[in-house]
Amino acid sequence: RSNTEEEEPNSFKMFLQYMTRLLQRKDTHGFFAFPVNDIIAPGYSSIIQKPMDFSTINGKVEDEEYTSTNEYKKDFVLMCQNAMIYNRPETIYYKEARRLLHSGVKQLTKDNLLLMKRTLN
Ligand SMILES: COc1ccc(OC)c(-c2cc(C(C)=O)n3cccnc23)c1
Repeated sequence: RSNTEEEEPNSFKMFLQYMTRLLQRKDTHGFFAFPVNDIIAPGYSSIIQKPMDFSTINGKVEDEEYTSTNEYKKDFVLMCQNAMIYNRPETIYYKEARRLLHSGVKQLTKDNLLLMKRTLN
């Protein structure tokens, strides 16, 4: 690592925090901000094996559980895909998930990541 862990957060962590802020801004209704529960979504926990949401992603960034952008990207895609599995296509949740997925994956493409990394360093 270039800087010691104690003094400053490492640049990869800062990069992921920045990416998450950009992605989370797209979730204008906040439908992906916190875990979905069985009260608002009946039967959710028996249909979705691996739930994911932005608060969980932020927690994993904080605890440095992501060692690559690919691992991070997988959780983002999982979060969107869960919503497209549980919710019917005509629902706002499905539509928001599809929109979030398409714009988020574009943002997480290799060249954009490289660009982002360069501008952050
Ligand atoms: C209507 O207000 C809210 C508030 C928070 C939500 O999830 C954190 C949701 C929500 C988010 C979802 C998802 C993401 O599938 N969902 C599915 C069915 C019913 N509600 C939801 C809705």
